[in-house]
Amino acid sequence: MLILRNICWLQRRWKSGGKKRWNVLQNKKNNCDRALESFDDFYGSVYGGRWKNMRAALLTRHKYIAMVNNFGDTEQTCSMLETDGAINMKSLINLAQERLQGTDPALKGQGQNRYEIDDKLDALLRKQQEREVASIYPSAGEGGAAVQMPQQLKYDNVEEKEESQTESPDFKQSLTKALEEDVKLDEHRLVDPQFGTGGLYEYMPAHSIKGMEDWVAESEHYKYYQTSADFPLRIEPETSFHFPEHLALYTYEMGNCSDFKAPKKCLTGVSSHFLMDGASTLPPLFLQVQPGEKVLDACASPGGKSLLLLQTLHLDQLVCNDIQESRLNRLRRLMQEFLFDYKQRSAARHLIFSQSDARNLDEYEQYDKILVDVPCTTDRHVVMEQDNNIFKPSRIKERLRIPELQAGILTNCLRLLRPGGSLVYSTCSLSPIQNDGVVHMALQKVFVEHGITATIKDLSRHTELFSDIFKFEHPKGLKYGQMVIPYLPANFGPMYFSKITRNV
Ligand SMILES: C[S@@+](CC[C@H](N)C(=O)[O-])C[C@H]1O[C@@H](n2cnc3c(N)ncnc32)[C@H](O)[C@@H]1O
Repeated sequence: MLILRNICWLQRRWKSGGKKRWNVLQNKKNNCDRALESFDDFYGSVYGGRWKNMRAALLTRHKYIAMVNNFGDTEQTCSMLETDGAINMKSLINLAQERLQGTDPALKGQGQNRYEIDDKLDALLRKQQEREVASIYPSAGEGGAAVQMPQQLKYDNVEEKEESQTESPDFKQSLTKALEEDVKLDEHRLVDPQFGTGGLYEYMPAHSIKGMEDWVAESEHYKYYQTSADFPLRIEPETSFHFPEHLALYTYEMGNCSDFKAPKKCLTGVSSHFLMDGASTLPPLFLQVQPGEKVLDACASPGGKSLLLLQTLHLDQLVCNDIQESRLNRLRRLMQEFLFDYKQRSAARHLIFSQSDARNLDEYEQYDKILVDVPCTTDRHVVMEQDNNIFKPSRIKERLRIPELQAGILTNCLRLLRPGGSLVYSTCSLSPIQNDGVVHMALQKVFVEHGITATIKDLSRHTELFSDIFKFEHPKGLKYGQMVIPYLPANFGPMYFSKITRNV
């Protein structure tokens, strides 16, 4: 605990520099302190003993994945990333698929065991290392055994690589500790009945707490959202999941915190790859966009998820919407940086930019798929960055109204879907209110006000495929979605996502 506390302390001092030290000396609270205090109160009560590991991960630099730009020098970029030891996510998913087939009672005997899969992963990594040695020292030939390998290439397996990370001893200790404690907690997991079975899934709008915001404690505040619910609800397993054929996402294996090289300029003038939090790839991936579909990204800026949708090469039309002009301009710049046919695409209306409040969009029943990546408390940002921090005292009302804004956006997006169409709702918050709570509120509202019913798609069987890459929250703690939780050995997220299909 002491080590973890020291890490948090050092990380935050390092981030916020001299100003923070002065604040600390004066014993003054800054926005990050406020955010942490609020999370300690609220998430401590939701996640119990597991919160301290999530907290440590939130306060530590997060992990990226690299998305290869299909409009650049794709093959060179892939080999550059592989040479550096990164693994194509698709290979990891194929391995997981083989493993799951081996353990699924229905398919027992047809698959392979965990050790065989681990051997395959080792072989995959070794092959990539050999390829790099061969590219640096061509005379060494396949294997290059007699050559002195560069430091970065020495590792033959994950444990050795972890040992040699450049992170501080404190970081390594806390990483090991996180792994050990997580195993213990997984074994003795207690699902809080309040969150596990219903309780906080029932809310009322924030105007009912008007005037009380300043004195109601964070965890107390949310009790005021509770109300009764009555709407037809169907939850059914998602039948299939296909990783898009043309999409190349690269990651380092769990426990490996290596950095990716910065993007390069390709021959076509665009950037070679885009770095993003790996968990952000899941909402657009689970949208499962099909060729010819019309898609809306309702809260699109700065644009990482929109870019991923375009990299699948599946879309007929993508509408990128955001309420803020400056952020929409940022998204335009991103698209110009990555799409060599940006101008033609926009002129042909395959890519459309729209600046609206997503609650007011009125192209009802027009979209096959919608990504609803709403504004939220951005939990990782608010504990690390003072600027643009929603925990600034003057923004308290705005913060407490976030669930209402999210529910308004999601409700309207359900109306924008054609019957039979699907959306993925997502946040980068650990708050059950902003996650399952908002899904519940929106399903109720859209039924009561517009007679629309929907089906929740249970993605848990498919998120299993990603469990070598991400740490997922136990599905029992969630009712309508899945969530990647911050975890030191795989420090992605948080990212909650729920897939909803509008009933015909
Ligand atoms: C979490 S960010 C979206 C991140 C983006 N999907 C990505 O992957 O880069 C939320 C965005 O929603 C926008 N936003 C906030 N309120 C909105 C509203 N009422 N309608 C549409 N966009 C909104 C914000 O300007 C912000 O850019």
